[in-house]
Amino acid sequence: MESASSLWSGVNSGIVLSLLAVVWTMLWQGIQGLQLQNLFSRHSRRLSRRLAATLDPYLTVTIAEYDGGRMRPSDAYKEAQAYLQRATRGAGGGVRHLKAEPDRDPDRLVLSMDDNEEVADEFRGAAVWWLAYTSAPRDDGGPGYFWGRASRAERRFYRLAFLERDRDLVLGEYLPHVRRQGRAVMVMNRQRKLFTNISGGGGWDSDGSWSHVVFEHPKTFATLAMDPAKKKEIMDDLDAFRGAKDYYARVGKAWKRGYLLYGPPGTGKSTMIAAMANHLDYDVYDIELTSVRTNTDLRRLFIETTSKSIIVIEDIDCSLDLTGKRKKKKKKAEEDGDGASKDGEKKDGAAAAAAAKAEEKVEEKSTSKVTLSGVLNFIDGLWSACGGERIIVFTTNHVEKLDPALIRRGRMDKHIEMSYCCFESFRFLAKVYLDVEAHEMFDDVAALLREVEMTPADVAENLTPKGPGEDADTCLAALVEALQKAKEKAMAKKAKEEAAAAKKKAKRKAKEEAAKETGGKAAEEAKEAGEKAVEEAASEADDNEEEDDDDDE
Ligand SMILES: Nc1ncnc2c1ncn2[C@@H]1O[C@H](COP(=O)(O)OP(=O)(O)OP(=O)(O)O)[C@@H](O)[C@H]1O
Ligand SMILES: [Mg+2]
Repeated sequence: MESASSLWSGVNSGIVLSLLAVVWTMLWQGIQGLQLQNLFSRHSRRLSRRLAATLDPYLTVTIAEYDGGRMRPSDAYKEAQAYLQRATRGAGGGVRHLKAEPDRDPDRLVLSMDDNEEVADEFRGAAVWWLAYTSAPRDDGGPGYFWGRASRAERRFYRLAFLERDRDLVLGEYLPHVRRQGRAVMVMNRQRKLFTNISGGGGWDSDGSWSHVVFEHPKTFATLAMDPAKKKEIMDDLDAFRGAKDYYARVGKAWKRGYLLYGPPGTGKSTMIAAMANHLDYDVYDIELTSVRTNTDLRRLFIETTSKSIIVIEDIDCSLDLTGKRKKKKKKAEEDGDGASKDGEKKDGAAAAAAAKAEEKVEEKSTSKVTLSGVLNFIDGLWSACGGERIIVFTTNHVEKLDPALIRRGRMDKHIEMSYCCFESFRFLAKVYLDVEAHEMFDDVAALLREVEMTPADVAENLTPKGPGEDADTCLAALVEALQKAKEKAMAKKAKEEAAAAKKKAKRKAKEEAAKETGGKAAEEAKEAGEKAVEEAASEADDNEEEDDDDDE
């Protein structure tokens, strides 16, 4: 038989349960009402979620910016971030604290929720809540710490909360929907970026990583002067690379291609990189090798690059002591007192500029421990395959100085020489800069360009109107004058060189003659001495003979 107390407790629990059911129904309706009518503020929504959670437990999914041991931001995080940018549009989706980044449209900003902000979303009748938060950097010295950003920087997360009863809908359909939508937003908002591994402070980057600005270089192949056939070949090569994902997979090669651009300063190597990036619509990662401390840092930088990008190392010969062998060579060249300055007139300016560049970097270089093998690994080691769809470009003024291992095909697949301005390039520049296709001065320019070498940079500078009174006539006249001056300078230098050579020759001849003369005199003296000796010997012999005759007698 049940005791009174147990009966009472049974009645009690029945009442409590009924009450709870009523309260729950009221609360739930209230919560739904609150959400539907969106009457309450962010705080009331948070409260309603917490109340709902006590009665119908909610589940959470956390998306970390760097998950597990990964070295790159997770795609899911970036997609969620982009999706939430959309969710915070308009009035900010009820979010009070927003982060703003520049938009494609210069008048607008892309808004996203700030840390510790919460935004509610709704998917086919299911209510979900997103929370953004950051955790302090982990300084545990573990492998993650060694590898980079993931542990050394603040760790950012999104947490998605939803009711247990919506579990299948959220996990099976809502999250894939978020990723798809996020990707679409990313494509829509995409601004190409120019990354650098140099921090704003100018020293070692704080976390040895990339910082970026929006890539806005206006140069395209349409405004790049070079041999049209060569230009077409490069553009076709780039197009073929972009569409060759399956080919690279089929032949088992990493989806990357190396370009070596070489030529004197001012022939358009950097300009070509900008044109390539604009043609392919890729980001650019400009690596300043002298700011990379070790091979490990170089590898990490590489891993943090994204696909659809051009990775650039400018002036590779100045940035790196490629081998011990090269170092010795350089030293020997210095000892011998020779070098680029011996290269004659046409390379004079180029050599001086390149030497200045090299000198600038000498100080920094001594602090960098990046080696040739580090760079080779970076280009085609195991890690180079991660990410895919990347172009690596090296530029140099002195291709002959580079270690053959660095530029062999497979590493630098395409070698492109950027050269002095020919008449075709000049005509192209005249059209671009002055909108002139034919002019009476073209013949003069053509004749002069056959005799002197001028870089496209110098030609372009002369063709740029400097003031309101300047037009095609004045610019072309300025170019002809500059070419004539260059020609005179070249002729003066040639005459000087010829005079020096003639002087040297005359000196050598005089020396030879002097030597001959000295040799001849010595021979004569020797001859005379010889003759004298013979005479003396003969007279002695005669004396002896006479003496013998006397004795016989
Ligand atoms: N082939 C070209 N077509 C059009 N403009 C050019 C060309 N080459 C050079 N220029 C112009 O000259 C300037 C300098 O060129 P750029 O910086 O590309 O030379 P570079 O070869 O990279 O020189 P360096 O070896 O010193 O880095 C650019 O501003 C560009 O506008
Ligand atoms: Mg350059």
